[in-house]
Amino acid sequence: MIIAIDGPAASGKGTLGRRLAAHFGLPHLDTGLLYRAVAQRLLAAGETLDDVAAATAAARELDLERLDEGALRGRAMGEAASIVAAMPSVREALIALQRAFAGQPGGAVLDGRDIGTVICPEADVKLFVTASAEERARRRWRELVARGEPADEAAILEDIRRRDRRDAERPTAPLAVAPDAHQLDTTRLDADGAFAAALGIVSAVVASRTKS
Ligand SMILES: Nc1ncnc2c1ncn2[C@@H]1O[C@H](COP(=O)(O)OP(=O)(O)OP(=O)(O)O)[C@@H](O)[C@H]1O
Ligand SMILES: Nc1ccn([C@@H]2O[C@H](COP(=O)(O)O)[C@@H](O)[C@H]2O)c(=O)n1
Repeated sequence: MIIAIDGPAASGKGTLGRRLAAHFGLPHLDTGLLYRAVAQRLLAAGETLDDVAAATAAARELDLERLDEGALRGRAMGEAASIVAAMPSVREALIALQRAFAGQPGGAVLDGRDIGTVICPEADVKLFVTASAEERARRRWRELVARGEPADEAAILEDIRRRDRRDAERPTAPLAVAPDAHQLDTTRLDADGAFAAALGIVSAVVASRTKS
């Protein structure tokens, strides 16, 4: 079974992806890490984020086994990732890797912005997870504070709005709801409530397939 989860920044895609993957015994890929890793490689090599050739070369060299999630998290890398993610050749270079992950025997859970629309249009279940921008900023602020990092909620909200705009307005693989996606607004749900709602959707799809 392939579960595709898309949605805007800090909507809880990764949290749901991890929990659904654990529940169904599937591997999980947070595809945002790929774009973050491309941006990190560019910056580490002293390149600028608008260098399409260098970004594409970095994307072609990515190795899923060598992604260091700890080093890729953080506000600055999210912003940088959204710049390289708007480059069609970078996206193209990352398609095969994501599809190979999704094609593992038994399936997988992938979360990102274009999983249900571009990477796995044939996914068994598609979730589009949202929450208000204010709630998402609050969640990210809480996360940073819990990690002992300095955080300004207003600046985080501004970042989130800018990143959402860039992701939704780019011409290639923009953040968009697939026509057959189930939308889940988690603004008023805690993490357990969001997981229960998502599990309900996935379980209903699985049950309907088993019957037919
Ligand atoms: N329903 C929820 N209620 C409250 N907090 C939540 C909920 N879901 C996730 N969180 C928390 O919100 C933060 C963002 O969640 P998460 O990292 O899963 O979002 P994301 O959509 O994967 O983010 P990104 O776009 O950066 O990859 C995390 O600190 C997570 O623990
Ligand atoms: N499938 C995807 C996943 C991510 N992006 C871009 O990467 C940025 C960082 O992603 P996070 O999920 O880690 O926040 C994001 O803002 C997108 O620009 C993407 O384009 N497609």
